[in-house]
Amino acid sequence: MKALNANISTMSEVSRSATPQSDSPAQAEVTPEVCIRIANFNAWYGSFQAIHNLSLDVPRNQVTAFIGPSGCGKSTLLRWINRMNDIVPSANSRGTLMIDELDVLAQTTDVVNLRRRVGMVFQKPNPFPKSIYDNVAFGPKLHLYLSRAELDELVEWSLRKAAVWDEVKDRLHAPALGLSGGQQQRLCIARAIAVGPEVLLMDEPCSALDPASTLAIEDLIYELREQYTIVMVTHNMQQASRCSDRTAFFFEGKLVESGPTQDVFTKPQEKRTDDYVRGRFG
Ligand SMILES: Nc1ncnc2c1ncn2[C@@H]1O[C@H](COP(=O)(O)OP(=O)(O)OP(=O)(O)O)[C@@H](O)[C@H]1O
Repeated sequence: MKALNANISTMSEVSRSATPQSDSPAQAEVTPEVCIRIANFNAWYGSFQAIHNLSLDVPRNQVTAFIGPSGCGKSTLLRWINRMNDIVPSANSRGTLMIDELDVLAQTTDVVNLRRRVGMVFQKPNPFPKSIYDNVAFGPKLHLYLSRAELDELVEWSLRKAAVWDEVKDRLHAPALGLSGGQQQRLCIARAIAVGPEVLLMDEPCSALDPASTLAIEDLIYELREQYTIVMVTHNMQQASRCSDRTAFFFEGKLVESGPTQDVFTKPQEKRTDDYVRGRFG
């Protein structure tokens, strides 16, 4: 537990010095440290090419939003970052996809270890049919050798981090499926961070939630970026502008442009981006 938290705080300190804190000219020149490097990346389902020669650097400890019309390849790219597409028999890819020094696509990459480093939160909250406590303890029990007291501490730490502790602390052994949708999604975030990932992938994490729960998750996403690199797929332009630092706009399997969210929304370089963020299509 201590080692886990020590790693997390070290990562956070490294990133704070690397991440621009304002738009002032002096600080705007600081180049954020790259966490995920994607270069000349192509992906297929059978003979259908879903992603074409895509290159993108995802900075550490920032929220990067993937936006674009339905079918443009956002989820496909997201799911290659932790090799979720391995379970799709027709899925194939070629190119470079690195998380720090780890070659994600290499045959020799240990996928279990990769998924520990790269957690995922899905569109619909998907807690296990177990207790709240057991949902969060599940991953640590598999990956970490902790005493009962350490496990209790980690479960509490994760639930606090995911901003759901106060709501569940008196019913930790109640079924997770008895929670509201918004609470379930925060529980899923707690479950994802309990194993100490560096990266969190979120595939439309608020699309099944009511407006109040959506705002709670957006606040949480914005806070979590201090410790995690977050990549989020969203169809909600307001959400992208509210809680992402950078935005990448995809169209028909290609990256049209990416940059600071404010720039992509207020002074996009490409007409297609402008049309999309203004709701003219998609
Ligand atoms: N398992 C699959 N088998 C075959 N084709 C697929 C599969 N998953 C996705 N595709 C196709 O790949 C393309 C990209 O899909 P993807 O889900 O990545 O798009 P998306 O931008 O995330 O869309 P949405 O916003 O609707 O979720 C689409 O044409 C889709 O039909």
